[in-house]
Amino acid sequence: MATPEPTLWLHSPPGGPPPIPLPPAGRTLVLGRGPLTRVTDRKCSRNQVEVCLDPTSEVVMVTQRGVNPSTAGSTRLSPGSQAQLAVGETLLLVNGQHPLTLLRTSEPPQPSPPQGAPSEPRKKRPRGPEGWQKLGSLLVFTAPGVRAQEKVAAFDLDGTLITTRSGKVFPTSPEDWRILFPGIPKRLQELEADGYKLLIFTNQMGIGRGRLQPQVFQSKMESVLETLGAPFQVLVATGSGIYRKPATGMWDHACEQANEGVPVSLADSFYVGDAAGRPANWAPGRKKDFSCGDRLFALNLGLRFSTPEEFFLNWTPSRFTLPDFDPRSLSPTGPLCLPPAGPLVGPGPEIIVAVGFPAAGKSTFLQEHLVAAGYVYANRDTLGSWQKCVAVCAEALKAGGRAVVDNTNPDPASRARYISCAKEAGVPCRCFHFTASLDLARHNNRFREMTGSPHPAVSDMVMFSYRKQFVAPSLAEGFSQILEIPFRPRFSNPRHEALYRQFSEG
Ligand SMILES: Nc1ncnc2c1ncn2[C@@H]1O[C@H](COP(=O)(O)OP(=O)(O)OP(=O)(O)O)[C@@H](O)[C@H]1O
Repeated sequence: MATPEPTLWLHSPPGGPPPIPLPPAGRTLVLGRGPLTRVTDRKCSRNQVEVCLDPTSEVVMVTQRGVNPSTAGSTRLSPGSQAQLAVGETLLLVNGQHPLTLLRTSEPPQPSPPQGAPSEPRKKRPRGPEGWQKLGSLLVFTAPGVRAQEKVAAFDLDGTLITTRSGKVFPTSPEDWRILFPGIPKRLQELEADGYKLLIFTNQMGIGRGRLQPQVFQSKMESVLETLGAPFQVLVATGSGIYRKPATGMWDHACEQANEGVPVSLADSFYVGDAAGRPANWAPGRKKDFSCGDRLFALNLGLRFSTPEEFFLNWTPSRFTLPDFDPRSLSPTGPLCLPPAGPLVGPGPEIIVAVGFPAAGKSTFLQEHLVAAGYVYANRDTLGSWQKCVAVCAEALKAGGRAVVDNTNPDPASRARYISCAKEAGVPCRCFHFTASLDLARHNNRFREMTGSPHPAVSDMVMFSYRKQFVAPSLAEGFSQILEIPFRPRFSNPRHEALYRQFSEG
């Protein structure tokens, strides 16, 4: 017998309605208060959200129609707004409640027993496996005895629960650790007894870079947990994508995939970490925090945050500073270029040379404004060399067209090749200078990586080398005009905007 085609289902935790199948692509499913969802909450409209599988992109879009907020995955919606819902993600129908998780199966997922059913005990969504699980660049450890809870007590590991025995910044061996403060195990055990789920979120880039054997880290982690004497679930980001704090992928996984379908209350949960942006001498003789990553992780999530000293020793909150670059404050409004009169598209044949950091937004802008207007596109990453870029430009001019060169072109030497090419053809050469700062470009680079772009991530070394080589373009080089292009954030997808507006670097 042929296996039935996999179908998408919205699956609710135990006590909820039977699984709800999504209609075929292009057809809209209306969800809200009513028998289908068994939601009786008056805050939930009868037409709270519309869910539709896009026939071309195969993406499930959720549109909020009700007044009170729905949440698709990690995106909080507002009336009329939309977000994607990926397989494995949860739609919270209203006010963070009434979860429905999108699953793809060929059989309907097992329906949950009705609430209060007398014959069967209340079953939760199957518990995840105990022990270690590897999910791409995420490692998850679930200790025996970990239970799903609505409130979460979450901790960073190094510098928060443990420190080095040697007193060095980095451990000198797998045994080089001790519990940071003597009272920590007792406090954790009390939290567990008080109904908190205990979580650790730790960045361990060394694993992804091959400097730390996963097995060595795992066995150290298990020894630490044994000493702490409380059941923890541990999430480990071994690489640099969406899971690396301050990005919130580990939290999303813990709440949406690893809590047996029980929704987590942000308001009743908290996070403790030592990367808190405290300046030198925040307490007598204390060094400046190496980063602000833990505080930003909590800030991105809207979680209460404390440092280990504040939480375990009751010290008064210390001073701190957030990074200068704040993705929440980038303005989407303003002129496309400076001077505003441009023009972006020239009146006749020409070459336009881009200048700007990697990930400054050059390709996005040039594709939208110039390539769409008929400019031939030359890019070293795709063509392989600057000589080929020059050849593509010369060819375009020969055919009476115009060309745009999308490279970083940091110095006069890299730009001169195109200026001479234009001169030889007797046409002007203009420069578009993308003025995004180093911090903004690094943020875009992280964003590009987190949104699964095929563009390879750019290393910090490449970013710094651009900064070192950079010489501001000038008319004296032979340009007929230099336009500045300020970065204006724009999004077609609210989910991307929510991700973009989060701090991505500690
Ligand atoms: N106006 C914008 N608003 C929001 N995000 C943007 C905008 N422009 C670019 N981005 C995002 O920033 C990232 C980098 O953009 P893009 O690839 O266009 O930069 P680039 O300067 O061409 O990079 P490279 O030189 O490395 O090729 C991408 O993820 C892109 O989606």
